[in-house]
Amino acid sequence: MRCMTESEMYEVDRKSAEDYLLPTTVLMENAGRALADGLKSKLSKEMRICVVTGPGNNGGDGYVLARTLLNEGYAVEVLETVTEAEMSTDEQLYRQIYLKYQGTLTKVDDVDVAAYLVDKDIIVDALFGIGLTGRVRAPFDQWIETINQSGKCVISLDVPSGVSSVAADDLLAIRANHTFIIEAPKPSLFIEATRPFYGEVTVVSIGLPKKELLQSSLTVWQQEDVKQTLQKREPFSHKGNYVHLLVIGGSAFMPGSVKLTSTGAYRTGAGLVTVMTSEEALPMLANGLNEVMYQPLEPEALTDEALAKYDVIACGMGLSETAAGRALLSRVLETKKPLVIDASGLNLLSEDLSRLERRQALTVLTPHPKEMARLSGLSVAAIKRQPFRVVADFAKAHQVYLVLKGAMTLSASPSGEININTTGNSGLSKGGSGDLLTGMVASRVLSDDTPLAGISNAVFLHGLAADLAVSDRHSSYDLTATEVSDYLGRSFQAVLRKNIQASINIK
Ligand SMILES: NC(=O)C1=CN([C@@H]2O[C@H](COP(=O)(O)OP(=O)(O)OC[C@H]3O[C@@H](n4cnc5c(N)ncnc54)[C@H](O)[C@@H]3O)[C@@H](O)[C@H]2O)[C@H](O)CC1
Ligand SMILES: [K+]
Repeated sequence: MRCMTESEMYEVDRKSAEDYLLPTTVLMENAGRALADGLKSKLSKEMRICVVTGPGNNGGDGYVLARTLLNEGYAVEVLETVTEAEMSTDEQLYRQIYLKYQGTLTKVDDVDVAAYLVDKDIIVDALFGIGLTGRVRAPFDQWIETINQSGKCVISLDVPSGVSSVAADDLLAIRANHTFIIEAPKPSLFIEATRPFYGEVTVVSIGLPKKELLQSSLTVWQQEDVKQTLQKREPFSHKGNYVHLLVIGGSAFMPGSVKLTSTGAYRTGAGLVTVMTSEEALPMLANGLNEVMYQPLEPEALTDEALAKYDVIACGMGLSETAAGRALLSRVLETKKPLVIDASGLNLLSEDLSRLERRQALTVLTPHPKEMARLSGLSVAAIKRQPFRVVADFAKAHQVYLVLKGAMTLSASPSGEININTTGNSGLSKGGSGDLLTGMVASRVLSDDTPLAGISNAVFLHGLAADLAVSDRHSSYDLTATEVSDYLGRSFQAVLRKNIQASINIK
């Protein structure tokens, strides 16, 4: 499923009208009716429904929805916040049609809005859609506050009014119980500050041309995408058909990190895993990691000749941030091998990013927001405010694949394409889960349809393993990364055998 920015959505609208000859009023009729159909699952004929309309086409959707429900015998009325003259042209038309159907209209200026809402069961928010710019201005802000304080069930159309295109730290928006989204979710659904306003979500189609929707560079990566892009394992294959991964990292005090990375790699389909680690870490590792081969940690051993047998290097987990670690990372960056860098490797890399420009092979960086802050020079708050832009800009500027880890992990390609992940839970917010993911990413990045698909598959399966663990015998409190790795088998089974996601699974 695609995610679309507000401007991309307006572009599809424009093309639908100009190239496909679809009148905008038809789209609004489709939108209002699709939204009404979706909403009906929440309604009964006994409920009193109030649709609050604003000045734009979101309000127009509200009039179509109100008329559709009225015509089917629901107890619905409209509360309007602007005069007819202040409404968009299409909204005016549907307001008139609503009146022809003998719909009831109340103007905000004629009532005490809080008192008016007291006997309503459902409030439908059609105040603002994707056309809002900046913070909601007076007098609309007071009605948003009144609706939020009403304690009623609030359903938003397209987006909760107030979240669109707004800097997250200055937010006044409808807190919806449920949002019915038109055609494609917008980025605000996946941003920490705006996600809570949406409540539950359902995406409805209004008949926009699919071909145009597919032009968006943002994709919500789902089960069917994993199924379609995952490399097939052939019956006559042998370990040489799958990647040989070299894991470089682990120090005396952090031996477990490379253990998790290696396990993640094997459990995600790697053919062979070799670990290059410090001698002090070796005894702790060899115990219990039967499938892995070992090499001493020596930068001089990293010649192109010696590395020829490896397909991918994963570097940085548990690596000491000392002169030795620094020398090692520099050498690894100079190799011509595809490379996944995580943890301490990212901190050392931040000291001189120009080394990325000199790389001659694919590079994947897997930072969490704090590591991303070091890499980009931005604050964590600035990254969280506009994660899509930060990720796309960095991936393009440095020509890397970038995985910004979080509740909604974003994976970007060097061309700025972004896949959004929606699996996973707070049980992953613990030491070790990143190490596990790095091995998984390294194991898939060269194997699936495209590097971005491989990376996104690893992120999806990692989160799904955590979700399955929590729905089985764990909770997000007790779950450890080792247990997440134990659930990777179930995660693959679920993806390959069952249809686990009919729509989108958004926390
Ligand atoms: N393809 C689609 O997705 C379709 C969506 N539809 C619906 O149309 C809205 C977008 O409509 P638009 O008229 O462009 O914008 P809004 O309804 O959000 O209203 C804009 C309106 O608000 C005023 N305004 C802007 N910023 C502020 C502010 N900070 N404070 C107060 N007022 C503000 C501005 O002047 C405008 O008058 C979309 O979300 C869908 O619901 C179509 O129905 C079908 C196609
Ligand atoms: K709305």
